[in-house]
Parts: sequence; structure tokens; C-alpha cells
Amino acid sequence: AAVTAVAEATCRIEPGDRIAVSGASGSGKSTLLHLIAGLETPTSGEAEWPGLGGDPRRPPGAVAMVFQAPSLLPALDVTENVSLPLLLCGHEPAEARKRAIAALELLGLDELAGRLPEEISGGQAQRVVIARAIATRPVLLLADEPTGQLDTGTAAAVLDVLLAAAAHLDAALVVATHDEDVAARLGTRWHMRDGHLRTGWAAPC
Ligand SMILES: Nc1ncnc2c1ncn2[C@@H]1O[C@H](COP(=O)(O)OP(=O)(O)OP(=O)(O)O)[C@@H](O)[C@H]1O
Repeated sequence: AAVTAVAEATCRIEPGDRIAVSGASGSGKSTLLHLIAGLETPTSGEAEWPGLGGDPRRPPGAVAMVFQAPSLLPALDVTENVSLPLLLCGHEPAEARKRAIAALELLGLDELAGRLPEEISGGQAQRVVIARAIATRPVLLLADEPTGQLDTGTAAAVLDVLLAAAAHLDAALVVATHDEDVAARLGTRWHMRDGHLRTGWAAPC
């Protein structure tokens, strides 16, 4: 049966925005992020990416996404995992490795460089995923429940890294989250309810 995951969403993301998307499970947050990333196409309406160069109606490469579950390839070490999108973008292996190490250093993760995913914690893995996301220097960073599987302290540390990465890249950051502490640290609040997006939403006192 057809599912309407997002029924109505009118929104605009500006450079430098820090946006939290809250809403109940199943309200359409992930689908909204996929639409913004160009991973899914709206069945009606339009998604456009003006100001990023290229055709504004085509999804740009300058968008990176961080998912809830750390998604590192188990057979590759941390540096190789972070290098992978750079290799897929056509960089030479030596250049990809150099940029991957720079991304790890930026986030204070260089000591993990040679470890396999099974040799690092969940919080460290999520930070490595962020390093991988920023290695290609995106101008828009999307994160779907990036702290959902982490304890409070680790979640705060992962958000520190996301904010630092976005600031370093001068990128906009949009985070779907159930975590009020995470949402409170982002400037703008959006709320999804039953597939409808409300922007300018403020938490009730
Ligand atoms: N590929 C799909 N096929 C069928 N239904 C889907 C698909 N993706 C999402 N849905 C449905 O669309 C609705 C919105 O899902 P979505 O994952 O966007 O919500 P969400 O707010 O991110 O949920 P959660 O917080 O649990 O991750 C849900 O009813 C979900 O079951």
C-alpha cells in the first residue's frame, strides 16, 4: 500500500543554518532529510538546490548525510573508511588518504587512524562517520538521529564534533533528533507531525 511519509513540507535552508528536526517516530523526519539530500524525489512539489553551483533542479554532490547507526565498512580501517568517498569522487589514493587524515585530525580522531571499526567504541565510530561525511567538504551536512544509540555524554561529544565540522566547512547543518538536549543546541527548530512540517516551532514551556 502507498504510504505518505511527507504530506506537506515547505522549507528553505540558508548557508550557516543550524536546524533541529523533531517529531514522533514515523512522522517523516528521515524522509524529509532524504528529500533534502536528493536521495528521494518528491511525488509532487519540488526540491531545489540553488546557490550550490550546477543545475538547481539536480541533487548536488555537496551534501553529506550521517545516519543513526554507524555505517563503517568492517574490513577497512578508519583511514580507509574516511578515504572511500574521496576515492569514489575520483581522487588519487595518496590524495584521498591525505585528505582523510586531515579530516580525522580536524576532529581529533587521528589516533584511531589505523584501527578497524570493531576496535573502536560506538561514539568513536559515529565521530569517524562524521569525518567521512566532511572529507568531501560538503556545504550541507544532514544527520539523521546521529546520537540515537549513544549515552548522554557521548551524544554531547558527537554533537560537539558535528557543530565543529559544520563551522569549519561553513556548512549548513540539519539534524533529525528525538533528543531535546541535542535540539536545544541547534539554533532553529522544525517539527514534523504526521508528515507535515512546521518551521518556526518552539518547544512548549
Ligand atoms: N521505504 C519505505 N517504504 C514504505 N514506507 C516507508 C518507507 N520509508 C518510510 N516509510 C514510512 O513513512 C513514514 C515516515 O517514515 P520516516 O522514517 O520518514 O519517519 P521518522 O520520523 O524518521 O521515524 P523515526 O523517528 O522512527 O526514524 C512511516 O510511516 C514509515 O513507516
